[in-house]
Amino acid sequence: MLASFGGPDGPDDVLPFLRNVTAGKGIPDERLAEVAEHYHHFGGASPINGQNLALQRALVEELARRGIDLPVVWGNRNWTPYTRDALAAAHADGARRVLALVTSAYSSYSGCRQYREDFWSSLDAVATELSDTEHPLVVDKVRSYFNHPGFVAANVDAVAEAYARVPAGARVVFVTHSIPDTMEAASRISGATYSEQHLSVAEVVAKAVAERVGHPVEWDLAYCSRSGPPSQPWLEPDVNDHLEALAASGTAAVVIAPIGFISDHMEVAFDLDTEAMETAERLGLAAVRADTVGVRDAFVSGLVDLVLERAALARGEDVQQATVGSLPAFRSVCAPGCCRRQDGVESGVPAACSTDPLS
Ligand SMILES: CC1=C(CCC(=O)O)c2cc3nc(cc4[nH]c(cc5[nH]c(cc1n2)c(C)c5CCC(=O)O)c(CCC(=O)O)c4C)C(CCC(=O)O)=C3C
Ligand SMILES: [Fe+2]
Repeated sequence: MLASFGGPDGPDDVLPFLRNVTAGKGIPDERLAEVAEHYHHFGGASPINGQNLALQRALVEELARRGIDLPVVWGNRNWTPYTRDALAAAHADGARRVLALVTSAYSSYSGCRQYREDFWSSLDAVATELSDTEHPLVVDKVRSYFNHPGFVAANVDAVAEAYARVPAGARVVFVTHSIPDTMEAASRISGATYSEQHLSVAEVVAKAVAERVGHPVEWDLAYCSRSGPPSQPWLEPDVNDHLEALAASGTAAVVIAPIGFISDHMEVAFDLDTEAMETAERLGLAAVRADTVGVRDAFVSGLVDLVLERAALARGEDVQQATVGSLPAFRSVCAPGCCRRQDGVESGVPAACSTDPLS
């Protein structure tokens, strides 16, 4: 099951979608109105659904190419097709065990536990529908794959291609989605915080690109898409502020590399391609945005490797978990307390793929 965020398919979907995403999250109304405008700017439809369909198709093709007979369903947390419908369809098709592949490469509440909570509540919904007292399927999860060779290799190619299109001496500005400082702190339990996971990827990618171009490549990590009230600290610097600082200190060219996103969804289309590009233009900075990994062969093939790795682990086999960089492979069965929204605060909401669903 390709498990994703979901996004509106047309103007009428925008507000109900945003209400799904922000239910109980304390996002100010002004921010909601602003984000609704981002969607309406693109005709009310998010690019994310088409991209997930393309990824689903690419996974099906790669599995077929390897002679593996495995159906792939697609389910979202926040919009149709919903996870519960994907699981119900898989169940009706005879599946009793589903392996989830989340479209988020990094581990934090937003990219890990929030998906696992959705799996659990969706399993509850399928059970209710079937009048079962227990979950009629098991959902397992592929580990966070930010440090898997396939994801990293596809990012190296994308950044090297972009680097070839900017004036010499460009800096690489790696970008990811900002999260609240409290969520960052709570992500440490997986072995390294959300920002440390990105720094590890950025370091490996920058080094590989430097080898290809034959000289050192300077780089930084910046953040986009902050929401929440101004009083709440989120990871910084914001990419626009960072471009200002770089221009002020004499940088003339940048590659903006969105390593935090696996495809060109709204944060990339609006926050980077529209907003950050305008900032760069205003500052006279030459800027090129590197591709997201999308359906690049190295990425898709790496995802299938991860699926096979998880299946081998489930069979109790001794598997080599491939990684790049200094961090170890993250767990595919989460430890108690993994990736809470905030340290020390239990959600009271059970989550799948954990040794303690209620922790
Ligand atoms: C870390 C992270 C990822 C990357 C990992 C992953 O990919 O999962 C991500 C992805 C995405 N976020 C998305 C959209 C939104 N995220 C919001 C709000 C929030 N995101 C957060 C974090 C993340 N979000 C957080 C901490 C909030 C505050 C609310 C809360 O504490 O939960 C809001 C509310 C309005 C706003 O304030 O922006 C929207 C509309 C879309 C769909 C885009 C499309 O339609 O193409 C995608 C892929
Ligand atoms: Fe988000």
